[in-house]
Amino acid sequence: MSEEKWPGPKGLIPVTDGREDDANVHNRRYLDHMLVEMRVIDSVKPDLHTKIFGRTYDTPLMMPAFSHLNKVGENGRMPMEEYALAAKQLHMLNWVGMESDETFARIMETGADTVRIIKPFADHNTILEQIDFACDQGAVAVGVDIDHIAGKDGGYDVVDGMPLGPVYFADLKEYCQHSAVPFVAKGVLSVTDAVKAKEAGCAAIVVSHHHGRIPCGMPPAAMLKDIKKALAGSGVAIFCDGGLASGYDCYKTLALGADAVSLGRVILKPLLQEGADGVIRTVRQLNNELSEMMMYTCVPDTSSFDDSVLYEKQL
Ligand SMILES: Cc1cc2nc3c(=O)[nH]c(=O)nc-3n(C[C@H](O)[C@H](O)[C@H](O)COP(=O)(O)O)c2cc1C
Repeated sequence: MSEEKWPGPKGLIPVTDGREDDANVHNRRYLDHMLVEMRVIDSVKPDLHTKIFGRTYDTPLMMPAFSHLNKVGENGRMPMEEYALAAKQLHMLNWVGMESDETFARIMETGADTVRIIKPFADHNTILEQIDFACDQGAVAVGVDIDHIAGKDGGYDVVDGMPLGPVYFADLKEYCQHSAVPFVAKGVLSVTDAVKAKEAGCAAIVVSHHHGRIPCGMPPAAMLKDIKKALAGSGVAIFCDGGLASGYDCYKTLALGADAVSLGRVILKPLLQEGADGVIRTVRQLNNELSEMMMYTCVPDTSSFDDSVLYEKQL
């Protein structure tokens, strides 16, 4: 696999090594093996507007929860502010990952509707404080990336000197009750966790393995059908990410059951090279590809996806 798709300096930005235990490899393979039948009679140019957390956005594509992109560009802005500006201009939902309250406040100043994802810190007070800060700043939703627990040494991970820890069901329940805005469990890759997140009171889950944190992980999109069935009628929104590199990948993930999808490394290179302009160009391209595929399959709007158009090619 070419590094072109997963750009960035090794160490800072995860780069797939192409080994069989790298979940990114299986993810790519799964998406590539999903083929689509054609339904063009009665098809029209689709409407991409999508309701997320009760607000209507121009697309079901969302910005990623990125972190650690702190290098300020010549214009004085950090990459996380740049893609927030792109989100605002494209009228799409913005997400951010681990960052200080100060950085989060700067991102909110862009005016982009933003979801804050907080690390599963061992110190739960930090989580509660960051939830409160996000709510005060006007975040649309908050959440925890529950899949970032294990480190490579077999213990709890430590990020920027901050120890991470377990997220028990009772913790998740507390965060949901504590938050003044909808709470999201990011990093669900099983029906078991999806049901626990629902029972804890989460308003949404992100079906994801966080760019392949878990070795040998199932492709997130492959888990969607079962998770959707398990959460049917609950009102819990199901989002998904994982190696979406084109609007066609986004289409397949939406057809498989995601209510909206998160972009990730597909915007990293244009973001780091060109800032907001590069992100805007990339997202427009992805929206066009999504729209094209919806036209080929007679899907008039984002609430009308149908997985019966998909066929899994023999692996
Ligand atoms: C540089 C970088 C930083 C990230 N930081 C976070 C983070 O702080 N919190 C989080 O939940 N996910 C974080 N992620 C994971 C993304 O939100 C997303 O789940 C992941 O990249 C999967 O999408 P992709 O395969 O399309 O890249 C980060 C990803 C990258 C590439």
